[in-house]
This record gives sequence, structure tokens and C-alpha cells, in this order.
Amino acid sequence: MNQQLVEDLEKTIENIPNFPKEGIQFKDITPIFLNPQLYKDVIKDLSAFSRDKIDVVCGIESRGYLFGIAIAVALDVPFILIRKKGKLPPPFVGQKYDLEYGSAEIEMRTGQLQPGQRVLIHDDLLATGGTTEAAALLIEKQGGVVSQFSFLIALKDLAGEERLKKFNAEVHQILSY
Ligand SMILES: O=P(O)(O)OC[C@H]1O[C@H](OP(=O)(O)OP(=O)(O)O)[C@H](O)[C@@H]1O
Ligand SMILES: Nc1ncnc2[nH]cnc12
Repeated sequence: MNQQLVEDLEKTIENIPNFPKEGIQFKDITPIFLNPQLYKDVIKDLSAFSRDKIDVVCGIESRGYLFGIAIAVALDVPFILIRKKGKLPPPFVGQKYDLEYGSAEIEMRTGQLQPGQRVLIHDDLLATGGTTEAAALLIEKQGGVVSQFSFLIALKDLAGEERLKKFNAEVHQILSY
């Protein structure tokens, strides 16, 4: 664990109580982007976790793009966007998932991921794990191998990591709350 990075991020990420709903402790990562050196330190940590272990990075809309593309560039591997329903032109493949209330769907262009490729699924934050689980199912539907998950933040009380165990992939987060 990179203790200095953990401390720098803890000082930088803001906790906003009761946003967007009563009872939610919202972790605002936007101050990271005011500090280019801190951003570079985050990318260094996340790319070190995945170096030589993956063939492609899949990032989840939208905050998963903020770090995911930089990880892919640092590792010199392709980046594929996982988007929320209705944003991508066909052909695409979709996966529905449940939210706390109701359901949602994510999509990926078909033909961008090659069968057998080892995939890092990256997002900024793991909460219930519903979004990340759906992303992993989407990768498997296309014959990809879910090798790794990485996050800046994991919210431990919500047990998202439990939900990801069935994929037998490595999991890395810089911060746990
Ligand atoms: O583990 P879960 O309970 O599924 O929640 C985590 C997801 O929620 C947030 O995205 P959000 O849907 O708020 O979209 P955004 O990235 O566009 O802000 C976050 O960036 C993760 O993608
Ligand atoms: N508590 C939280 N803070 C920031 N983003 C989130 N996405 C889901 N839960 C979140």
C-alpha cells in the first residue's frame, strides 16, 4: 500500500453528506484534478497494479473514464468505453442490472473486445458492485477474460467486493471507507 498516496487522497477527496439522497456520504473526487502531481501519482499506482497482466482496459461511464484512459495509455494497451444505455451507435451488446431502486443498462460496441483478451475493468468507486458486476458480465458475454478490477475508492460497508468474487479476478483499490 502506498501510504503517502492514501494520505494525500484522504486530504483531497471531499465527503458530502446526504448527496444526492438523504443518508448517502458522497465522495467527491473532483479536487484531484486541481492537482496534476496527485493525478499522476494515482495513475502510477493504478497502472503498476495492471502492468503486464492485461490486454485491454474497459472503463465505466463516466467517472471510470477519468482514470481508465490514462491507465491504458500508461500501459500501452487499448481502452474500450462501457457506456450507459442509448449513447452508442450499433452494433453493441448490453447488460441490464439492478440499482437500489429500479434498473439500468450498460452497453459496449461489439467487435472492439477480442475473445480471450484479459480485461481490467476500471471505475472510480465501488459501492454496491452492481455496475461493476454488469460490466464483468458484459465482458464475459463477448468471450473476454475478466482478469482485474481497479478502483480509487471502495465503500466497504456496501460489500461490493463480495459480489465480484465469482469472477476470480484480482481487485485493487487505493482507498477504503
Ligand atoms: O457499485 P455501484 O452501487 O454500482 O455504484 C458505483 C457506480 O456509481 C457511480 O457512477 P454513477 O452511476 O453515479 O455515474 P457517473 O460516473 O456518471 O457519475 C460510480 O462512478 C460507479 O460507476
Ligand atoms: N457514496 C458515493 N460517492 C460517490 N459516488 C458514488 N457512487 C455510488 N455511491 C457513491
